[in-house]
Amino acid sequence: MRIAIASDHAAFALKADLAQALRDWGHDVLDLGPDNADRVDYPDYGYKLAQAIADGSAQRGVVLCGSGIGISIAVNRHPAVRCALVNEPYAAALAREHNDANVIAMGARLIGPDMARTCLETFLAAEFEGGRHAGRVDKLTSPQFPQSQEIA
Ligand SMILES: O=C(CO)[C@H](O)[C@H](O)[C@H](O)COP(=O)(O)O
Repeated sequence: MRIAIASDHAAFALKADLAQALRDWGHDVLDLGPDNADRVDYPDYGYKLAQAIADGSAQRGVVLCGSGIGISIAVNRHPAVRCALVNEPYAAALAREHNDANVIAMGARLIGPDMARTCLETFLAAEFEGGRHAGRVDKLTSPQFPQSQEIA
């Protein structure tokens, strides 16, 4: 599976660690930056990752910032993205099983690299259960939610 990964400066080291873990697990990694730990703005990298999901360059995404909050908000503004911010593996599994999340967000200032690897591995292994969850996920892109280009 091709997996895109992006962060801000606060999670630059965790991004490198998780990108290597993904390669070790046999995935094709699309690293969307940044390339160093200089201060950057998470919406810029969130946007790049959302675009990669939307255009099919990657089937899953990993976004990281200090708390995971800012970059998860950023990617979830794109209608092609369902991103879950998780800090432990049960939530990582539920994000796939119930929400069909295609992007996982984590906070490098909140969890360590071992927990982040465990969450990511769990997220990638879990499958969407469909059934009662399918209609709910469909409603996320229904007209009751304005799409981002419609928001002034
Ligand atoms: O967006 C965030 C908070 O929700 C992220 O944690 C950022 O990484 C953080 O705000 C960056 O903070 P810094 O003081 O500029 O390093």
